Parts: sequence; C-alpha cells; structure tokens
Amino acid sequence: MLCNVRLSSSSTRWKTRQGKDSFARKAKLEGLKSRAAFKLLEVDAKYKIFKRGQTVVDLGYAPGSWSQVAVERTKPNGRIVGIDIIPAQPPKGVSTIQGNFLSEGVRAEVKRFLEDPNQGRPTASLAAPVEITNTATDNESSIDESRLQSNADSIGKVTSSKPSKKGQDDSGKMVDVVLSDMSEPWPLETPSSWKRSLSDPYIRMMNTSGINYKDHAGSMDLCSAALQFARDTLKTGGHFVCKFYQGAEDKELEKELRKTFKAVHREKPESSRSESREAYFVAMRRKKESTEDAGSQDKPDMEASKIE
Ligand SMILES: C[S@@+](CC[C@H](N)C(=O)[O-])C[C@H]1O[C@@H](n2cnc3c(N)ncnc32)[C@H](O)[C@@H]1O
Repeated sequence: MLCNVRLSSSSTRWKTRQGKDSFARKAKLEGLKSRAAFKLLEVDAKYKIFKRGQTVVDLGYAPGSWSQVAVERTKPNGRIVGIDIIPAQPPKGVSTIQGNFLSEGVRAEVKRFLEDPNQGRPTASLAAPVEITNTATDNESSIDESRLQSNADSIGKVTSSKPSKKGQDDSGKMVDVVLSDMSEPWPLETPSSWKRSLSDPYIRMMNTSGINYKDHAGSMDLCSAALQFARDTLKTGGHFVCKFYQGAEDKELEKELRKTFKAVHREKPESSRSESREAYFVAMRRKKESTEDAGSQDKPDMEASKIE
C-alpha cells in the first residue's frame, strides 16, 4: 500500500517536472522516446563515438532513445542491439533481448547473438531487427530458448545465420560501441507494463532509491557488469559510455577503465538533471587486449535462476 502511495506521488512529481522540462518537450517534438537522447547526443557531439556501419550494444535501452540515436548515427547498415530487463517496444531498426544483464546467462545470450556480424543488421533490401523476449516472470535471469529460436525463425528477418569473420577484429571481437544507461526507469518513460513486474525483478536489481550510497552501490554493480562485457566484446579502438551514480567507488571504476581504454572522461551532460548524482564515463579507444582484461568467465548458464 505504502509503496503505491509513494509511486503515485513520485509519478505526479515526475509528470509536473517533465511538463516544465525543455529537453522532455524537445524529445516529444522530435519523435524521440525520451529526453535521455540528449545526453548521448551531447556526448557524441563532443567525442564523436559513432560511425556508419558500427555494431552498437545498448544496455538498459528502454524506452529506446539512445538506440534511436545510435540507429541514426550508424546508418546505413549499422546494427543496434538493445538489452533491458523490462519489456518495451523496440525502436525501429533495433534488435532487442529482454533479460537481466546481471545474469551470466543473459550476458552469454547477448554474446551468442552478436557472434554472427550479420545478425540483426539491415541490408539494402531488408531491415532486420530481431526481438527476443524473455517471458520469465520470477526468473529474470533465464531465457526461454525455444521461444528465442521460434522468435528468430518466425520474425525471419535475420539476414544470415552463418557466422562469418567479417566485422571482427584480430581477437575475434565484434562490437564497436558499448553503451550503458542502466538504472531504474523513470515512471511513465516506459510502457506501463514494467510496473506490473515491479514486485519481482526490481527487488535485487539497481533501483534508484534516493539513498545515495545505495544508488551508488547498485550503479557500481551494473557498471562492473557492463565493463566486463565491454572487455569481452569490444574491438580494439572501440568505445564505452557508461552511466554511474557518483560515490566512493567511482574512482576505482575509473582506474579499471584506464586499464582498458586509452582515454577516460567524466561527463555530466547539460541535459542530465543537476540534482541527480548521475554522471557518465566516456571511455575512448579500447587498447589492444592485454592479459589484464582478457575474457570473463561468462558462460551460457541457462539453468542459473538467481539474480546475482
Ligand atoms: C534510464 S533508463 C534507460 C533510458 C534509455 N537510455 C533511453 O534512452 O531510452 C534505464 C534502463 O535500465 C534498465 N535496467 C536497469 N537494470 C537493469 C538490468 N539489471 N538489466 C537490464 N536492464 C536494466 C531499466 O529497466 C531501464 O529501462
């Protein structure tokens, strides 16, 4: 009960704030799914992270404005893969996987999807987004493989299922840019359906609570998972943009980033609300892989049902 009261009053506050927010109004006018698009646009204007034809992975993509920016900036022929724990309508041209990114099984599934550089990539004659939905309710870290297969089959827009070496670097990496904007969605930014799953997946995952140390700790978990994934999949020269909530451990994260990337910048975009402790690491040009950041132990783990 208490929870509902808190949700509805914060949702009213949110609506009032959005009404006054020029970035939110602009996003609506420009057909963007949320004001968050402007944060990435600012980052891209400064650091030029996107190029045509890239493979971009968007962690915590919903409702999808970062993916919209990535589609636009990598066309023609870019491929964008979005992952989110909540169900959402994927933006045009984006392949999506629903699942909890803190789960090894989900991370392994994303890597499997990426292995074929053509999977999810539009061709001249055919746009090929693929939507893979994890229907699990209690168990957010499992993926329904049969549904996954039948989804891919029935959508039938995958250009090729044959893995090819094209699009990979010397060490077999296939991703040009990893984005992570993972954190709790603002109310109403996503379809109302996410609220229905509130009681389950959000218990152990990152929830912005307004309690700084808690938000910071949750954010560090999400950033670590995103960084390990970036280390496992980013080509030499690839970029990583990662939201974090500022706090005691972010220096440690920055140190880790410096091991893997040639340049690491902290950014607080103008469109990021000043009262929020969120900020972004923009990590540029992945170094040639060293033993320090060699592959993680992520393995397909479809049985594992615990959210880590
Ligand atoms: C601020 S929103 C992202 C907004 C998005 N960048 C956009 O432009 O529309 C954060 C997203 O992270 C997702 N998220 C949080 N924790 C997650 C997790 N453990 N696994 C997958 N997605 C997660 C939330 O469901 C939410 O949709």
